[in-house]
Amino acid sequence: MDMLLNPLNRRHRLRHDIPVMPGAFPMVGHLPAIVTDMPRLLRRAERTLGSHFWLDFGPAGQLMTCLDPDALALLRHKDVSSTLIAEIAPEILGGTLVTLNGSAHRQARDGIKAAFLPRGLTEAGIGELFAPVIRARVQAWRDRGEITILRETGDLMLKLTFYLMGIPAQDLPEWHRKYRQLLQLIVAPPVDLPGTPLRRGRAARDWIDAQSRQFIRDARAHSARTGLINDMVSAFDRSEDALSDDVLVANVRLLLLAGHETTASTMAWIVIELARQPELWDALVEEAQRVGAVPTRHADLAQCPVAEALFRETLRMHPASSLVPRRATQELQLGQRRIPAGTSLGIPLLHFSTSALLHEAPDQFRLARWLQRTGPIGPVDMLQFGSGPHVCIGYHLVWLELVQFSIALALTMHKAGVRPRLLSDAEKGRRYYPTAQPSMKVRIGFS
Ligand code: HEM
Repeated sequence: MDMLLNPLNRRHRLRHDIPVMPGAFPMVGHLPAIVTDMPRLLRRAERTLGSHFWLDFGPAGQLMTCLDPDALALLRHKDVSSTLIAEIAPEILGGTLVTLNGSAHRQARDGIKAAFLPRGLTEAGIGELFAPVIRARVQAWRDRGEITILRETGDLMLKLTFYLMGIPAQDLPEWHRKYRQLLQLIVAPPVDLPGTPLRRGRAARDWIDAQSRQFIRDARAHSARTGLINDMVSAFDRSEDALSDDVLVANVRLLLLAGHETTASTMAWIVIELARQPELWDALVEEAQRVGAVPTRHADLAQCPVAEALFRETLRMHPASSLVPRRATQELQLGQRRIPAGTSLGIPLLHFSTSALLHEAPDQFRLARWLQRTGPIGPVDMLQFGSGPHVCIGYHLVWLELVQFSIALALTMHKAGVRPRLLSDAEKGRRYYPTAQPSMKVRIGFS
């Protein structure tokens, strides 16, 4: 099938001397092709226009997209800001860490980052908290024998994220409902009337924020208790500059959003890859049997190199964050091009994740590239988590939960004498934006 581009828009145009990709539709621009076929769209643009071009993101406007690996350095550039993210999703991400810059960003990030480092996660007992939840879910899959994978991993990740926040089990159904309504804010038309997605989404956001405010109050009142929110609150209260609780509340909301679909998608791809590559499954089972139990602390992860390689290679082949938006605050030089101040930029992590300029045999799924490496993990190896001041706070958490998940899956299914099998086409219906994910319809059997 050809790409979803507008056949009536074929004119080649330049904007600031940089070519504009033809094929945009009125209102939605290139979004139909960006969402359903981003890798092919980027390749076509590179072939026909070169390494720098404009893509039209509909309501978010035109983003100058650059496929030269130099573009990765923009994530660390002092004259590049992330305020564009707040303009694209003001209702849901406005005021959160990911939209702040400079010292305001540093202060807000310093307040929560320690809780997400290996030590913070270990002290808060996150691995011990997650292991039984993951094991129970995987056992339920074994009993059912067949599942729709992304629906299941989405549900499991939401549960783990709520547990991480310390939400009591009896409140989970209500949080689930409010969270789904909150997500509607991403696509809600700007119609503020009773019953509209915008009105419902805002009400859900206010409900979630009010609950978070209560958690923060509780954490202060029982400061001897441990847990991630407690740790965040105490680090926040210790910081030198007084920050308002609004910053903390907005960032609790960001944590819910940032960790859910990204990790659920990666988890689903892990199962799909294990199902379609029997030798991967065999290697994982061998490791799981050797370690014998689901690891719970970061220090234990070194004993699971296959599961770690699986997490890294799956994310390299299927990066969940396909493109990060930025804005040039000053005029910039990017390769041979001058980029005027104020330009909106799109940094396509998805392209760099499988670029031949950065990886050997980029289209091949190879655990060996991780298992045989001798050097430490560098920025290019984890570019799927971004880079620079906004690099993902959840990196160590994702690493822990995906290794826990892989080992739990291998132990449970192997004990029952079954393995994962792909029951439908995993390539059909993939989405690439705003989060990249397999189709909701992909089914996995255990037999
Ligand atoms: C496979 C899973 C994940 C992927 C691929 C991923 C990817 C990313 C990327 C690319 C960024 C940088 C965004 C930018 O520069 O504009 C980011 C930022 C962030 N991520 Fe993740 N993420 C994942 C999971 C998580 C989890 C589990 C959490 C926490 C529960 C989390 C929390 C955050 C936060 C708070 C930021 C903003 C950091 C800042 O602006 O300083 N992420 N993530």
